[in-house]
Amino acid sequence: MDSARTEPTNVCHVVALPYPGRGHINPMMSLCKLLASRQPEILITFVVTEEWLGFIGSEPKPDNIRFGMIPNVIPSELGRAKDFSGFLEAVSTKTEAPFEEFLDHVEYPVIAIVADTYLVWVPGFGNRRNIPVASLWTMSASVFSIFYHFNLLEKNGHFPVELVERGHEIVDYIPGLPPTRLENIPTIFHQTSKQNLHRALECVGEVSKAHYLLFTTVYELEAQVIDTLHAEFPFPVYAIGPAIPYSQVLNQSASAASTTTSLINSPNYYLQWLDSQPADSVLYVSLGSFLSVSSTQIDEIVAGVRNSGVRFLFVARGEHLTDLFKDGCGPCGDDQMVVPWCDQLRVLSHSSVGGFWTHCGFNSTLEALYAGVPMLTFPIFWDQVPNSKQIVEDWKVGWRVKRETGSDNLVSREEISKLVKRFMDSDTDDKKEMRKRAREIQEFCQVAISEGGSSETNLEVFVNDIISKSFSYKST
Ligand SMILES: O=c1ccn([C@@H]2O[C@H](COP(=O)(O)OP(=O)(O)O[C@H]3O[C@H](CO)[C@@H](O)[C@H](O)[C@H]3O)[C@@H](O)[C@H]2O)c(=O)[nH]1
Repeated sequence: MDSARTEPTNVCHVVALPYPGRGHINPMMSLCKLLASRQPEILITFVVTEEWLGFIGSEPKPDNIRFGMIPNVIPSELGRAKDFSGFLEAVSTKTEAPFEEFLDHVEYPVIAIVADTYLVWVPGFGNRRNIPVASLWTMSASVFSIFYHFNLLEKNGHFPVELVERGHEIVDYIPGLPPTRLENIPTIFHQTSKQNLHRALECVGEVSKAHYLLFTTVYELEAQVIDTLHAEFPFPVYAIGPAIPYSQVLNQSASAASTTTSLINSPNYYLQWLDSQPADSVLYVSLGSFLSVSSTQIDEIVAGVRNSGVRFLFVARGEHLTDLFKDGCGPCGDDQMVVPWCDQLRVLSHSSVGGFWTHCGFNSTLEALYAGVPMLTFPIFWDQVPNSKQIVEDWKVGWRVKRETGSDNLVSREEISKLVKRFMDSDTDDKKEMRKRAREIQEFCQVAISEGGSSETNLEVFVNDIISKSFSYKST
């Protein structure tokens, strides 16, 4: 534990336990930073595996957040996509014992555990140890509601179901959820193996043993769903999002990184490259941080984007993608940039970026909404398909790359090239309308995090609640 820090005297010690994956660790850390900045007497111990500590241990964080570590009891992050079920199973069954051991040795009593909902054992553990648990759901509230109301799918004859024949049937009975086609519910409902589905349902079921349910979404994005969940749970349900690192972006100007070093040697060279591009002209392409699409489809995407003639910033991760960009990372001519990884929120917030090709991970979705950037959606699995539906049909800030949701059909380079060109043409009425909607949503995301806004208020109430309960607990 990196405890050589100035620690608050009147310690309200919160332990944060993220699910070990980038799309879960990032929003948990964003939430912790918000909590830590709100109350200096809060001390947060952010517990990760040794491997994850190696990945994130040097990232900047406030003094009242410190890392705690458990051994590498789960398969390595590098290659976890090869056996997703095995990974989920190991996280569910192997992390409790080392965490308990860790907790037995922390120096301050713990007033609350904030844990990812996918850590199935935590609510029961909290009850046994008499520690309140806040369950953090890092996907959309709508996806939570679909899992939570799984019995309604069964009752309406929509589970199990043959998608090819019935994918276009409408699901209009999940409380608060706008009507959605069956093919747009999370992909694990359609998979032949039901192991992951059972695990996910178990995780959502365990939430009833928690004391709070926190969403990384913004209330105004999914108000009806959140209202109905609010009415169904006996404890507080708070949307505190977007749980993304917006304060870091607000606090640093994009090109402040380096103005004197040569472009490629600067850590944020791609931001400087963006500075030299016309407003709204660049398509940012990221195919996701975890699961990838087939090599053949990647070939088509890269060729299609290149042939479109549109300026782009491409995140090339994974062997196949890296091979396709033979010249390696860096600028390719004046109007193309390839990077191995980037500060995504800062990229999306840059005025030169006018579109985002996304796999629809929920953090990426929130980041694009916050930055007001229209999206081309290319979902791969789990919640990404319903996220794409929300982006395109409910919020109207994006277009689908595949016309057939969830189909395995290859999208050709010709189709992609045409689509990308049309999508990045800011003169069309469609694009103007989408930009307008994107700006409206951007505005209400910003209102939500401003003083008196929904997320800001929810955070305040949540923090005060856990602190006041800890005092009443200490005094009894
Ligand atoms: O070059 C990059 C690429 C990504 N990111 C960040 O990595 C995170 C990726 O998160 P997300 O967009 O949610 O994608 P995944 O990592 O694929 O997220 C997993 O977790 C999400 C939240 O539970 C789910 O919505 C997804 O389906 C699941 O795959 C985001 O914060 C990005 O800003 C970067 O900072 N730089």
